[in-house]
Amino acid sequence: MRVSVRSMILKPRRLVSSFSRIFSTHSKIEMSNLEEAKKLAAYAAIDNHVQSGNVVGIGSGSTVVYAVERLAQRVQTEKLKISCVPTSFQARQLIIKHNLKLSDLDITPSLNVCIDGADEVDSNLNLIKGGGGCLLQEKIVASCAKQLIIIADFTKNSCKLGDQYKKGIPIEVVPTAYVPIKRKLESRFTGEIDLRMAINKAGPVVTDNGNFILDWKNFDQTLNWENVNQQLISIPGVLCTGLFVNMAKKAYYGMADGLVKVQE
Ligand SMILES: O=C[C@H](O)[C@H](O)[C@H](O)COP(=O)(O)O
Repeated sequence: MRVSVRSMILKPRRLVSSFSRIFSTHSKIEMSNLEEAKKLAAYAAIDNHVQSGNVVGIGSGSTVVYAVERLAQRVQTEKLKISCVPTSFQARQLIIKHNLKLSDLDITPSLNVCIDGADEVDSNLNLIKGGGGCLLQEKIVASCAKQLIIIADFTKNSCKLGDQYKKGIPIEVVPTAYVPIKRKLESRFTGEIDLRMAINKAGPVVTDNGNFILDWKNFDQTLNWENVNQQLISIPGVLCTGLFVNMAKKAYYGMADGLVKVQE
């Protein structure tokens, strides 16, 4: 288990100057604090961890949008040669939209780095992921990368999992097994287990892989997440959990004051 946490604050010079240019010429454009924070983190991580020749895993979610935007800028301006492996339908669409080279794990099974968001990060760099339903492919792609680098706004930086993120730990399950899995989880752990329901569609959320998601809410925050993850994935029908334990190398947080904090 990771015992030391080192934080540092980066002042991304290139970013500060490009932001001040944006705001001086478009002073009426207001980017929300959170969106600005996501962008800062994403740009800094791409600048620090991607170089020409790399195979890059592209995570999912709203923060990754900025990472792909920055990658596309660097491909244009620096003529970077990179291949991108998506972790979801959304990531694949982003790669295509920005004319980046699309790859997959058949073609490039070994990645230099995977850049991804998170719903919450604790002081040991354990993560909750899957708030957007993309956990399984994210975990597979991250496991093939030398480094998993997390990008997030400042609200994701917690001491313990569950401090701030209240939507629960996602668990991707085979649809036919969701009732027995829910019952097993309720008998073994405290908290509630909810089948994630879709919005604008009757019935449950169906993942990119055709599965259901159970969200485990109000869990005991003092649990050993490595053990819990092992227990969960040993239940037949559980395909993946949104607990990413001992996987992330660093987390970049865009802060409200325009700086970037790095946790490692
Ligand atoms: O299922 C979604 C993924 O795990 C995302 O990476 C995670 O939910 C964070 O997304 P966002 O960057 O939108 O906060």
